[in-house]
Amino acid sequence: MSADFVSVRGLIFEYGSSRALDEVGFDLPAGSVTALVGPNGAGKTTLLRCLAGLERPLAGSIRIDGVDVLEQPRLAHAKLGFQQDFFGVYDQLSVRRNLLHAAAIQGMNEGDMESAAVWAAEAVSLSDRLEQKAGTLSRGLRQRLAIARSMVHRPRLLLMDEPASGLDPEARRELSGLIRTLGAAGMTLVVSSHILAELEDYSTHMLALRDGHSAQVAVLSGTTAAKPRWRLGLVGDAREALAGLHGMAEVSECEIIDGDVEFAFVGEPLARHHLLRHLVDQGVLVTSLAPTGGHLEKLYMGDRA
Ligand SMILES: Nc1ncnc2c1ncn2[C@@H]1O[C@H](COP(=O)(O)OP(=O)(O)OP(=O)(O)O)[C@@H](O)[C@H]1O
Repeated sequence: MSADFVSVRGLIFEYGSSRALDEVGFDLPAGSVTALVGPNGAGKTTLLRCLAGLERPLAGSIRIDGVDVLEQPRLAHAKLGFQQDFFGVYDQLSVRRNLLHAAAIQGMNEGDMESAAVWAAEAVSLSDRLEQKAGTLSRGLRQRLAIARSMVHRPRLLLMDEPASGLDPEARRELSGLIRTLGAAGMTLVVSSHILAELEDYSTHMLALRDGHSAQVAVLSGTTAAKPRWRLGLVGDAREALAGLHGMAEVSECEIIDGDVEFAFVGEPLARHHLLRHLVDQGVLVTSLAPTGGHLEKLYMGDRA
C-alpha cells in the first residue's frame, strides 16, 4: 500500500449557516477499504459528496491520486465512482442498457462502452442478467447494478453511501463479499454506514465522523478485514482461561475485560466447540461464549469515550 491515495485537509462545508463539516482532515492509503462511520447527521454523506466533487466546500483541499478535486473535478471524476442508493438505475432498461448509459455518462468512446458494460456486469456477478429489465431484479441485485454503474469506467476509488440499507441479511452478505473482492482486486473503497457489524467484515481502516469533526483514521489491519472477536463469560479467575487459550492456533489478541476474556478467533463452529471443550477440561468455569461487536466497534466506542 502506498500512502495518501486520498488526502483531505481542513475541509469546511456549510448548509446556509449550519456547519456540516468542520476542519475535516485525513489520509487514506491506496488499496484500503475504509469504513466511514458516525451517527445520523454526522456528515458522512456530505463528506462523500465533497470527495466525489459534487459539492464545493467553503474551505479545504481534497486530493485523490494526486489530483486536486476542487481544481480539476473532471480529472477527479475519471478516477472515482460514487454509488448512492439506486441513483441512475432505470427500471425500464435492461442491465446492459443501464450499464451502457452509465458508460456514456462517463464520456467513454462508443467502441469501448460494450466491453465496459460486460466487464462491470461480470465484476458484480450480473453477467447472466444482462438482458433482464432492472425493475424486475431483486433489491440486492439492483444494488449490485447500481454499484456496477458507478464503476463502469474502472475507477481507482469507489465511494459508497450506505450500500447495505434496505438489503436483507443474505443480500448484505453478498454485498460484503463483493466489497471484499473489489478491495482484493486493488480498488480503494470508502463505505459509509452506521451499522458497524456489516463494515467489520471487509474494512481495513475506519474513519469516524462526529458532528462534522473527523477522528484520526484507525488501521484495523494491514490488508485484510479485522478478525472477529469473541467474549468468554467466566466464573472465577480469568487468568486460568487466558492460560487455557494460550497457544491455541485460531486464538489471538486475548485480554481480560471486567473479569471476562475477549479474544480474536478465526474458526468454524466445530473449532469453537473444541475450544470450549478444551477450557472445560482444564477446569475453567465457562458460562458463555458470544461474538462481540468486534474490533471496529471497540475502536469506535473507544473513540467516543
Ligand atoms: N441539503 C441540506 N440542507 C441543509 N442541511 C443539510 C442538508 N443535507 C444535510 N444537512 C445537514 O448536514 C448535517 C450532515 O448531514 P449528512 O447527511 O451529511 O449526515 P450523515 O452522517 O450522512 O447522516 P445519515 O447517517 O443520517 O445519512 C446534518 O445536520 C444535516 O441535517
